[in-house]
Amino acid sequence: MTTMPLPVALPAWQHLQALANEPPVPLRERLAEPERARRLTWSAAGLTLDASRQAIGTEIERALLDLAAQSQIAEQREAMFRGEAINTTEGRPVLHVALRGGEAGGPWGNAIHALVQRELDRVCRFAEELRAGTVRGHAGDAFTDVVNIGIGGSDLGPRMAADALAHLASDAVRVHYVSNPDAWALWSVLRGLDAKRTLFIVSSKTFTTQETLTNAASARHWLADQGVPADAIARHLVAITATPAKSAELGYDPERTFLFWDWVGGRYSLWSALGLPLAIGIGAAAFRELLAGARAMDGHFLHAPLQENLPVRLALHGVWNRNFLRMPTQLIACYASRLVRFVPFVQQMDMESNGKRTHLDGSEATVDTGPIVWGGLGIDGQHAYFQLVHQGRHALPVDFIGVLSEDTPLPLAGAHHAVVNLNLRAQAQAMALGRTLEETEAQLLKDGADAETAHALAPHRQFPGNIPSHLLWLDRLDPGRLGALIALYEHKVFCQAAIWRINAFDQWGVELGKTMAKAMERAGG
Ligand SMILES: O=P(O)(O)OC[C@H]1O[C@](O)(CO)[C@@H](O)[C@@H]1O
Repeated sequence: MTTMPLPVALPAWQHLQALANEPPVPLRERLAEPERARRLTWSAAGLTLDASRQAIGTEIERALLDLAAQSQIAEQREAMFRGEAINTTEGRPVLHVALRGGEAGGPWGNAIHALVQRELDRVCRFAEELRAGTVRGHAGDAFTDVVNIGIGGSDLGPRMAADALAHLASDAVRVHYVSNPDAWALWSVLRGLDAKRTLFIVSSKTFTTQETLTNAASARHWLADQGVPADAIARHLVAITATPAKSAELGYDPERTFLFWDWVGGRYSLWSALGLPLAIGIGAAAFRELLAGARAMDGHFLHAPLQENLPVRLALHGVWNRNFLRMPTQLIACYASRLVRFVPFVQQMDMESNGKRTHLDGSEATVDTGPIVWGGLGIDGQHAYFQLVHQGRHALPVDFIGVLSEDTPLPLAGAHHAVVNLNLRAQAQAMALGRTLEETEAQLLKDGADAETAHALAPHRQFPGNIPSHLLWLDRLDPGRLGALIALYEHKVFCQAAIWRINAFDQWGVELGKTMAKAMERAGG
């Protein structure tokens, strides 16, 4: 498949280019099409995607599906699930999908299944023992605090999921996350903790990451400083890594070392032992539900026809917006406050995967690749950067993510929920429809402005509209739906890389800065 033609050579790409050169149909017109919402809404694994506000009609849709077929998305997907070395620059398979639990018999084979199950069972057992207070510190105290030290993919996934599932968090054990090597980041967590009752998890695929090793060394000094005897420090440490020889060299007990493998990319590693801090926080059963939700999305991705395949549709609409409507960013607006860290997580997953400028065959990219992913909580965004979205001069698409049910035990939770989801719907509609100059002037007159004022103000208060969006609804914000949501974005990123003919699974772009920092350190700073 590395010999496949580049995207611009595909007939569907050229067809899409021709369609993009035609005068655009306003979203107002499109939204007036009968049955449009029904035709462009699909559900899977507790998630519903409403794509009716995308700037697509049936011809564009057909051409996008042709592009999916001509790009051999299905074949590339199967190659990934079979464990072929699709990460060609590192000569590795990409098998985070094998980590989602389930029965033997997956396309990656039973040997991998057995390896994964063994480690998953170890992780779950350890998490439960720690929660039950049977894993103890050197002086026999149950642990009350766990500090995960890791950065990038060794931090963002479990931290994001811990927030999203905060309603399940243990009262007995608090889990903290420290990524930044600035001293304050670690100190601001440690200053409230009792060393006798604190366990550090050092999460690093490579165990060479300077930031993580700096924090880990500092944590060990803190333990010693707080009176933990030198020969007992290892009882307060856990390592999670794909390079156990390195962690062992640094004194981490192999019994307290949890493994993942080089065929799991850091930003795709939440499903592996790297999920231990999350499993401690929410419990092993909920962690397994998260895996099951991702597995349900994998099944959908593998078997649903491309036309109604959620990851494929998200990817195709993204390609239309990025490559043909020339929109360089992707805004994600989450309307459930527990999804507060979802955007930073997707930002790494998408931008570190698809922020590439070289095709698989080594030639320079001939098409725009991964977008700039940004955003945050939608309601807060409305009072901050949505001004630019509505009236600024950047054309950009939006993914609105909402939750259909509310289970917060607050007397007025239902009223909160209504406000939140009403705003989500109103924003999507306002962005799609906009408001013309004439409508604005008429509205101002209706509101009592005199003719001169209405005429003067209307240009400032009109909205161009035609901002394409997805509405993505989770039935509930529970571990299963969260797992499905994450897997959906993972597979979307995969499909886009498949179309752009780039490798989503290396990250050479982060190397040069690291090398230079090391060289500067050697040269004395
Ligand atoms: O888990 P590690 O090896 O410490 O790496 C942390 C992060 O650093 C990166 O390599 C980027 O520098 C990410 O890909 C990774 O998630």
